[in-house]
Amino acid sequence: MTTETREFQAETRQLLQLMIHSLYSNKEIFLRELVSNASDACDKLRFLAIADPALLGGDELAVELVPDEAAGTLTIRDNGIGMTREEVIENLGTIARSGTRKFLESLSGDQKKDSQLIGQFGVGFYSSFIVADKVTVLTRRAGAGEAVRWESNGEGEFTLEPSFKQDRGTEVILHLREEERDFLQPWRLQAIVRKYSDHIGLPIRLRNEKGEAEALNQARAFWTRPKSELKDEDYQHFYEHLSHDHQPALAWAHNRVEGGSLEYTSLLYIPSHAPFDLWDREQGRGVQLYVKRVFIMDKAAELLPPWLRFVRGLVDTADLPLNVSRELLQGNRTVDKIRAALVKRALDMLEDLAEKRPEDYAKFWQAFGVVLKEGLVDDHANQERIARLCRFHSTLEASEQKVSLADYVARMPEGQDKIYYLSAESLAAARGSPHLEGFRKRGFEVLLLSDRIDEWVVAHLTQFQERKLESVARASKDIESKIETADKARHENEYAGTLKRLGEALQGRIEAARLSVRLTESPVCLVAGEQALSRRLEEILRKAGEAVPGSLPVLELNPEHALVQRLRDTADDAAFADLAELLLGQAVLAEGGQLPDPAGFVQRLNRLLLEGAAPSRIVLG
Ligand SMILES: Nc1ncnc2c1ncn2[C@@H]1O[C@H](COP(=O)(O)OP(=O)(O)OP(=O)(O)O)[C@@H](O)[C@H]1O
Repeated sequence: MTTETREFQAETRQLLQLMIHSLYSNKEIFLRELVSNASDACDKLRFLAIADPALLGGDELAVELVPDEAAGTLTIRDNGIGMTREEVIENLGTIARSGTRKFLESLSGDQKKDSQLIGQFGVGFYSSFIVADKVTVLTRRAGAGEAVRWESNGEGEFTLEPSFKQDRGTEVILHLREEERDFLQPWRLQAIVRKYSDHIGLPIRLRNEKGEAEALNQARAFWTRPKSELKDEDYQHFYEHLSHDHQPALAWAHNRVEGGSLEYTSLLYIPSHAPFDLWDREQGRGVQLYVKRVFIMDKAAELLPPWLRFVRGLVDTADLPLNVSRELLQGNRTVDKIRAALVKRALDMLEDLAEKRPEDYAKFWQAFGVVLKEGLVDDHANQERIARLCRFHSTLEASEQKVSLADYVARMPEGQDKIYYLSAESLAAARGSPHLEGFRKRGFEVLLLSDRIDEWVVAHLTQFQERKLESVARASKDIESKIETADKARHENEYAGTLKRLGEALQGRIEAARLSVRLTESPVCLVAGEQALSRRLEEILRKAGEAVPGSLPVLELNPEHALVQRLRDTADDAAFADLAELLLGQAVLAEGGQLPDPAGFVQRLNRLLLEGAAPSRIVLG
């Protein structure tokens, strides 16, 4: 027989070092990881056996723990799918699993937290080395004749050799370190299995020296148990098993639907924090799908829309065939009905959380709010419910996103009939925007939007509770009538000539110049024409490489500002043009924009500064 020695891939080696030397505070988790792998292997076999029943034979699928006091070994044995030689190499050795690096990057140095990360990133098997100084894996793939034996002391190399195994499946033999022999005690094993693995749907047994087997768990699929029997901590344990997330879920919903046109059980969870790939809309999402208790697939994307991709959980239905494939899920009417029902359940769950536990809801919003907002754009039928769940910054609440549209509407003062918002590059830019001045003065709250998705949100969500949403950065007769001042007529008279000159001086760069009612402190601002795209949306589209029609902005002047008055009183055309350029430039800068000619702007600014400092002594040139 040929024994081959191979090296672990570098990152795997690093990980092993870490396991062995630092993760000793929570050693027992190795058993949870290995039992979970064994149970997954049985699920996989059960699934393959749908198409090829011969694979399963007559055996009952089960996991067994076999302590051997004399040899000092603990064996975790399953009659699941097993592995081929290639699979052994790929899964237990040389190839960097994408999770490994991310795991290493996420380590905090805090042992307790770090040990909780194991499993979340798919590094479960290696946790064997926390308690073992040598691990032997003997495995035979279902349907294959030959078995493989893998062995390592976790130090840098592993060996592989062909072997014999009577039955299909995998045995992981842990040669326990001297000081870890405690894990051979039946009571200890039983306690750990009860703690972490009780919800696993297949039997986990302890086989003693005399060959007798004792059941350690309930062996009933968790979600088939009646709600009344399940405690919060049971749900949390199951969540951990299902999601590999070791932080508790924020909320869950467990429902059974029977007797109607559909028959299914669903168990949905809201996690408390975002996974690293949340931003990717295409990344595997969705819940697990079971058909009559048989595991069919993970991440069945068809069962939840992309804007609910943070939801974890499962659906078990009797209404789909066992051999259903991903392709068959698409456009399937049963699936569509289940998805619509799950969306409702998820919204119910979020509404309940928002109402009863606002602090937890705030955590949810912080982690997943931007994703949920995609629903406003994607799902017209549920738009009103989703809008109710949204939380925003506003001029009254600028530190945290916690203003709901309902709160906003409820405190609208007399005379306000629209929901005002300002959309900007960043929260800081929104907060400091000159556009807000007049609204602040009038006591009108303005929502401050700075997430990228927000421009699409306001393009789709045009009203809430019959109040229109309106941008404060847009020319609007309505806004003018709301915040206009008593001096309007006088100002229009005084500035008629200035506005005309300004339009000429800045020709081709602004659509028009006009007096502003929204400014009280700043001299100028830019607004979008009444019919144009919003200025920020134009910017986003341009950056994305879209051809944008390119409408010109309207320059608004604050007639009460000294610089604007100075402009009005400047007779000299060249000086007027200089000042006009400066005002346009600062309006662009104030909204976080970029100047086409920054050097020219600086020169003009310097001229003006020097002129202001000592007008009589400086000769401008
Ligand atoms: N008992 C087993 N039977 C068959 N395959 C196994 C068994 N244990 C592990 N494997 C294979 O080895 C792979 C790596 O296992 P490991 O525990 O390191 O990560 P994982 O199970 O993929 O991730 P996680 O621990 O997050 O579930 C598994 O995905 C599986 O393909």
